[in-house]
Amino acid sequence: MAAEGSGAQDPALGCGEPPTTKNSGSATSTPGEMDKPLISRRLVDSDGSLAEAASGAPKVGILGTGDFARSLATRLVRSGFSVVVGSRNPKRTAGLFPSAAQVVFQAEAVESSEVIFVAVFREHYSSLCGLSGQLAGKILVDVSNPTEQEHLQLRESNAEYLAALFPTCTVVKAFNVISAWTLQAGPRDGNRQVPICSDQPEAKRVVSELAHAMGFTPVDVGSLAAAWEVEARPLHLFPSWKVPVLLALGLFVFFYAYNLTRDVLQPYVREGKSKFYKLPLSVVNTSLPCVAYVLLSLVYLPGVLAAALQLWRGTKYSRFPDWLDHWLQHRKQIGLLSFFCAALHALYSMCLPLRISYRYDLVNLALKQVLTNKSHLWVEENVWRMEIYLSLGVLALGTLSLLAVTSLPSIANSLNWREFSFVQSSLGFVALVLSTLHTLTYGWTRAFEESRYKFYLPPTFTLTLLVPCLVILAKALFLLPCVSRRLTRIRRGWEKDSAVKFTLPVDHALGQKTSHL
Ligand SMILES: Cc1cc2nc3c(=O)[nH]c(=O)nc-3n(C[C@H](O)[C@H](O)[C@H](O)COP(=O)(O)OP(=O)(O)OC[C@H]3O[C@@H](n4cnc5c(N)ncnc54)[C@H](O)[C@@H]3O)c2cc1C
Ligand SMILES: NC(=O)C1=CN([C@@H]2O[C@H](COP(=O)(O)OP(=O)(O)OC[C@H]3O[C@@H](n4cnc5c(N)ncnc54)[C@H](OP(=O)(O)O)[C@@H]3O)[C@@H](O)[C@H]2O)C=CC1
Ligand code: HEM
Ligand SMILES: [Cu+2]
Ligand SMILES: [Fe+3]
Repeated sequence: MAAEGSGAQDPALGCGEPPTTKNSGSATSTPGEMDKPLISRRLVDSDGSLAEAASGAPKVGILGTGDFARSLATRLVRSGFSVVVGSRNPKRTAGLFPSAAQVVFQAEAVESSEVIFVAVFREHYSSLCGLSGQLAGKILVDVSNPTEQEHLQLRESNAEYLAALFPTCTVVKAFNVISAWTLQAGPRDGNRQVPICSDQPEAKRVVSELAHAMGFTPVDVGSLAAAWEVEARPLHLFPSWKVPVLLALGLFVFFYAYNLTRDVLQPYVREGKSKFYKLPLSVVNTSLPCVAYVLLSLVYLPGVLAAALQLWRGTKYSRFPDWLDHWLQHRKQIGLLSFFCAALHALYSMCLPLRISYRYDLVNLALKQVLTNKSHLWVEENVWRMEIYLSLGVLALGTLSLLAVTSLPSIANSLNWREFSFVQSSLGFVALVLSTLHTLTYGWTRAFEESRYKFYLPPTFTLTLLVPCLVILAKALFLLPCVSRRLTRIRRGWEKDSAVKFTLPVDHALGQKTSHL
């Protein structure tokens, strides 16, 4: 396939194209076509069936007859367009499409429409090269999604590859974020966003109107160079949650293994007692609260580290190390996971007295009392301890719920910045203190009883107390007037050694200390 010396065409990349009268490179669209309204009369009959497309309806072409093409055709027909589908074998595939859509050979479909969706996988793009003559000057919509591997290996987006194959067409990247299923069902509300990019503003406008007519919200994301990023979007699975979720899982595995060793394996090995029934509920409910509690302290630890770093450096104008920056940005996710674990812990705790094993224990204890002729079992200290730690737990969870609720965008938007940071920063810290008191009162003096050290392992709650107590102590330290005054000044832009910022390296050593305050 030899290129015919037309200026913008790259013979190494393009399909090679028979000479046409149209300009290559620039998108050429007949003005008459563009002036037509894109949305035309209703094509859905009152009984919901699809009517024959009116002959004047704007025509949209689709190459490919797969799942995506089928759903797209259905949605387009329902939105009032006349659809021509191009197949390599129209006879075989025509039955799969709504009757209002025409299914013809590829060349014929391409001939009659100005906008053509390419619903074909990337590896088959080159098989469309035979159509490049008829496609010249038309708008090609690339809807494809690469696999994660392709995306990383190829570096060049599918849309740019298509544009290189068909230099005489205008390529628009769109709809790749919409699944065939969503297309078929139709967007439930007008919020479904479709990022659209292209080097040609006019083509972008046409495709945006199409998206709009189909009930989606088009979002202009720039030139075709943005296609790589647009193609990356459907590949991510909750990107900002990955590290926090792994952190929570890691903590859970650690605490579960720790509690398993202490509460189940130790009695089995030492006394031959089988306590494996504890695995599904009891051990989970000693692990979950520890995860919730440690995660909560990890939400407030980076703020403390940041403040310490600023105090030590004496300026706020140097960047935090990457790990701290990343940590600060993931506090919301870590906090919400903490809330999730705490809520589960509360529910599990409600279930503790529902267990049959608990009732057996009660009955056995009662029987023992009868046999030993004891009456009125009541340990005042235990009663108080439990009343207090449960109440503190409920208060802690209640405070955390406030944080969780204000993290919903609709609620966050109704608060001003000060209100939001009061809830997040101050109430969040109160929740941390309440959780600490809950854990301390639950633990009581048991940290100091030798019998609680199974396999020399200290009780779980003593482990979990380490980081949170450190955070609380550090926060208290920052409240000391001398420290807090200095921190406030630094946050207002004061620097310990302001000469660093304004003088050349030669003068650096001579820089005198000046205060801006
Ligand atoms: C359930 C839940 C939901 C959450 N949802 C969100 C959310 O939606 N969005 C979100 O961003 N985070 C959220 N978080 C995370 C967390 O609540 C916030 O990041 C919170 O602002 C952190 O508070 P901080 O005081 O540690 O940090 P910052 O407010 O960033 O402060 C950092 C440090 O600077 C100090 N400091 C701050 N301002 C000053 C000042 N003016 N003068 C002197 N010292 C100062 C603080 O004492 C602290 O030591 C959530 C957490 C939980 C548990
Ligand atoms: N399915 C989905 O949910 C989504 C799909 N997409 C994208 O849409 C495109 C199509 O996906 P999908 O419909 O699922 O895929 P399918 O495999 O179901 O369909 C691909 C179609 O391509 C046509 N085709 C044209 N030339 C060739 C060729 N040389 N070899 C093989 N097939 C060819 C075939 O139609 P015929 O035989 O009639 O010519 C075939 O039906 C892909 O790029 C995909 O990334 C994007 C978002 C979501
Ligand atoms: C309605 C709210 C809550 C209730 C009813 C509750 C109840 C309980 C109960 C019954 C225990 C003892 C578990 C056992 O016997 O094994 C416990 C322990 C604990 N709870 Fe809570 N709690 C609540 C909220 C919280 C919150 C918000 C946190 C922290 C974020 C928390 C952290 C802990 C910790 C760390 C332990 C010690 C676990 C151990 O080492 O065994 N709890 N809680
Ligand atoms: Cu991260
Ligand atoms: Fe990240």
